[in-house]
Amino acid sequence: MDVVRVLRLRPLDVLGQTVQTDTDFSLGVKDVNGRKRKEAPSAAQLQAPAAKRAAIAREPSQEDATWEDFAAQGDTALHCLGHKLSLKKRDTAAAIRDLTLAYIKRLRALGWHLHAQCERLQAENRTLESARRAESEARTADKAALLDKLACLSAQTESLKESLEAAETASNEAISTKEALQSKLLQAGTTERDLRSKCGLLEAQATATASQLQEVQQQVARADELHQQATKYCAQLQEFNGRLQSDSQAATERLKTLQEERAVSMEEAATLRGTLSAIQTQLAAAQSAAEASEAARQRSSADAASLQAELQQVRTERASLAEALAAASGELARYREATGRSLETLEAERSSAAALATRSKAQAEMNTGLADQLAFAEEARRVAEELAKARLAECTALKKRLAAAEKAQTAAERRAAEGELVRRKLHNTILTLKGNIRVFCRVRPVAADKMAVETVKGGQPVMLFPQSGEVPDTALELTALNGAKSSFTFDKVFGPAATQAEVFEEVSQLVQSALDGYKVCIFAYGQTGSGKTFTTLGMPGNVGLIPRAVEQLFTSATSLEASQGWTFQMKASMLEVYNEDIRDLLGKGPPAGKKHVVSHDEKAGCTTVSHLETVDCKDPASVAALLERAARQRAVGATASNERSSRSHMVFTLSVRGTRSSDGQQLNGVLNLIDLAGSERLKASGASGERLKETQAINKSLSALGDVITSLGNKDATHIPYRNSKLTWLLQPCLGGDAKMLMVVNVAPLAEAAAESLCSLRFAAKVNATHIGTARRAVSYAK
Ligand SMILES: Nc1ncnc2c1ncn2[C@@H]1O[C@H](COP(=O)(O)OP(=O)(O)OP(=O)(O)O)[C@@H](O)[C@H]1O
Repeated sequence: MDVVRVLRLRPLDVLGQTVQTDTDFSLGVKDVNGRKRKEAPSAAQLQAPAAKRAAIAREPSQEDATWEDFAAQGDTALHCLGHKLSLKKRDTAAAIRDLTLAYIKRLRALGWHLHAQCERLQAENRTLESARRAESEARTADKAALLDKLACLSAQTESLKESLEAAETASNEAISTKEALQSKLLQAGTTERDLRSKCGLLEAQATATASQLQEVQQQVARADELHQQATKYCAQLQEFNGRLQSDSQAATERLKTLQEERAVSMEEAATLRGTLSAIQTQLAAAQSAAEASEAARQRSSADAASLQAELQQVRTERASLAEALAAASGELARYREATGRSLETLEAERSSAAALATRSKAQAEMNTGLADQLAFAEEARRVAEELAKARLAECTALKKRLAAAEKAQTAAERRAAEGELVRRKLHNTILTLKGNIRVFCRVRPVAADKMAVETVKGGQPVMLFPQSGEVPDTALELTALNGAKSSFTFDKVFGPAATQAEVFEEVSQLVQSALDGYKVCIFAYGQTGSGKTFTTLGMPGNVGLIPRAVEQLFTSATSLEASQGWTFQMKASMLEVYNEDIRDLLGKGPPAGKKHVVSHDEKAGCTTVSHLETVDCKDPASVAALLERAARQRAVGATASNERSSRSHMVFTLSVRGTRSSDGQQLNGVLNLIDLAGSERLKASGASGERLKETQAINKSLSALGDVITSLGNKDATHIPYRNSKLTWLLQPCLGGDAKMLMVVNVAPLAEAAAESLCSLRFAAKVNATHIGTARRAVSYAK
């Protein structure tokens, strides 16, 4: 009776990423002897509607326990991941299955939980990022608008200030002009008043002078009258004097006559003495009258002279008065003229003052307007400043929010990274559970531009890629020429359209393990022309696994050197195993008559091939140069009838030695990438002679490889037949429990290649069914 242990992990669609391919858990069947064999998928599995299966793969059902249920029981992610199944020999299969299923449920719940967390974090991250971007854009726009507004307001304020200053200057000038004019006006008013008072005085003077003049004229008239009277009097006096003189002369003559007569009269004097005395008395009276007349004449003359002098004086006075009058009149005229001019100036100044007053008023109004505008501008500036302050505060708040968002983003990223770490651990745990051998299948296109697979009789495609309900891209169905169908499930199936990058993405984690101190072996298996060399080496512009792996290792090493103080040393060697002989693809090979000998130092954990060239590699370019060198060497070894790439196994080895200075930790990883020789069967190859020998050697080494892998999966095996071929002997340390292995089985979707493809797929399925123990890192510490 067979005791059947069924261990199938449903794909943990935990993070919606490519882990599904690694999470498939193949069916392991053990018979009573404990030997494991592959169980074919059940009919129900294959017939389950694809949609339903896909739905199962995507999300948990309601019956499934959630991680919160486990967490409520005190379970933690790390505890869950680090949990080891404690299976006891006496455990029944059902118990083991229940235990395993329970653990798988926990893992699945953890996976969903992490997936949900990751999605939430990513969504949060996206929201935060978009919010941050929107805020940053809004902030930038606001800032720009504010700056524009501020610049505009500043310009306005500046122009307003300038116009205000100009207006103020103009206003000040106007005010000073006005003040000057006002003072001039005041002066002019004072002058006018002075002039008016002077005019009044002059007019009064003129009036007084005129009245004086009139008086003088009257006096002159009187004096003229007096003069005329005096002249008349003088004339009368002169007439009287003349008469007196004629009287005197007549008197003298008379005297004479009288004297004569006196004589006569003396005679008669005597007689006449009496007469004489009378006459003398008369004469004395006449003489006193004459004297009185003379005195009167003299007085009249003196009067006339004084009148004359007075007249002269009056005349002089009148002349001086006339002069004074003329001067006063001239002055008056001048004053009048000046007053007239002043009045004109006054008028002009009055009108200019009025104009200035109007201008000043307008200016004042303008000033008021400008002041209003300035006040408005000031207010606007204040508002703008307040707005700017508010915006600044908003900016600061936004910055804070941005910083918080960035912090949250960093935290989210960190959590995502932690999640990724957990996912990787989970992934590694699953790999550990599954064992360290994985199998990928790659179907090449019919031609570079033809992705459709060929069909066999009845139009049935040679290969179909059913989307399994468990994990997509893991199933392959091959239809042989006779219509027989065979189904296979691998860790990953790449269709004809899969790119080199997509294939490498699945392999990259395994490659990374070499840097972590693991021994890694990647085989490309398949019949001639199935795409092994394309997968491992690729072609210029579309490189394969080796160049991509080297690039990744160097990039990661550089990052670890920079961040964690590691130093890495990488050495590469390339050889081919042809007809069970090793040939160095980089060096000259062993001396004549000698062969390359493989030896293993189990203590040191290293393998050496005698006379093999090992090259220090500093960068991916140096490895690319090595690959070119190897390709040239391989071409030299090829002949028209013997294509070496098909007939030999090519082994590329990159040893990675890492040292951490801080604690002296050393890691010794190895990455082997092997392009195996074509796997076609001897019978099908129809080879003979040398080709038959080659084919036999290839088949021997390939079957030895299969045997080693099968033995490794057999816990009860006491011997692993490494020595059965050069290839397995060479790769011994990299095969088995300590190492991580990947086999990429290459198949061509051609109808004529269906039989060979079936063989390759069966070989790969056998490898896939093998469970190899946990890989170990080669870690040591410097003494
Ligand atoms: N995935 C692919 N996409 C495009 N072309 C491919 C792919 N796989 C293989 N080819 C092409 O198919 C041809 C055969 O491929 P390749 O030489 O890699 O096969 P092989 O298995 O290495 O053969 P051999 O055993 O003779 O070395 C080549 O021209 C290669 O470019």
